[in-house]
Amino acid sequence: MSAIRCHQLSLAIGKRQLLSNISLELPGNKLSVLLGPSGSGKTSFLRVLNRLHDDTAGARVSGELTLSLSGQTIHPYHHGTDPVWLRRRVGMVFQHPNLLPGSIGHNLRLPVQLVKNPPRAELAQRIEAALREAQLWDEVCMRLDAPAASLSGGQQQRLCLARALILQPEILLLDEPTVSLDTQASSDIEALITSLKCRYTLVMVSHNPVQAKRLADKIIVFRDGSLVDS
Ligand SMILES: Nc1ncnc2c1ncn2[C@@H]1O[C@H](COP(=O)(O)OP(=O)(O)OP(=O)(O)O)[C@@H](O)[C@H]1O
Repeated sequence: MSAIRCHQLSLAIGKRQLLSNISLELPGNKLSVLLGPSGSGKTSFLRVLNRLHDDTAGARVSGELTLSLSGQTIHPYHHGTDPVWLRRRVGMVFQHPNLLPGSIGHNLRLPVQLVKNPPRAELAQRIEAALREAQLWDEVCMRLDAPAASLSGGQQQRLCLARALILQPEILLLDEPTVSLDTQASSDIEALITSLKCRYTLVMVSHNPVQAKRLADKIIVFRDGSLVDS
């Protein structure tokens, strides 16, 4: 079943056309990889999926986009769709770990507390579950109060993943999550991503065709803001 459908989806910022007439379907509970040269529109496409251009001056999205979320068909750009709700259901992990200043625990507590303020026991349970899912629990369970900045690059990226997972998304957008990592940390993240795809719909940007072939259930190729192949 398709989790993401677009028909003639376009994005312009000011006079610049970043995406032109993208029509595609991405399957649920699979990993779709977006490939293409630098500047071809891969990140722009990811950002359109959870309305991250809402605050960009001059940004205009046109065409149709529907997401299958919570058993419903959601139109992200319809007036009734709350972008905050949308971004909880469609989480994102960026190229470089973008952690909050403060402790490992703080990075996980804050997003949950912004949504609701659960009792301490529930919060602790959710933190442990997210860290286990991101395969980081064993490494950090004894030092949740340590600064997040004290983690290695690969651990920081897994903490970003845990921070996205703790909000219980259905779709996860991954923007080159291994780009800043060494070979071992990259292969740890790849294994983790593979383990997540049975529970989440994953859409990942990559520069690396070998990585895409290794991991992807579906490969989408962008060039100059258009689709080459799907
Ligand atoms: N806010 C913006 N305003 C104007 N142009 C932008 C904006 N953001 C991105 N662009 C341009 O849109 C084009 C596509 O950028 P995008 O980041 O989507 O490409 P990409 O394929 O993800 O590239 P990379 O692989 O290098 O990350 C680029 O030419 C970029 O300079």
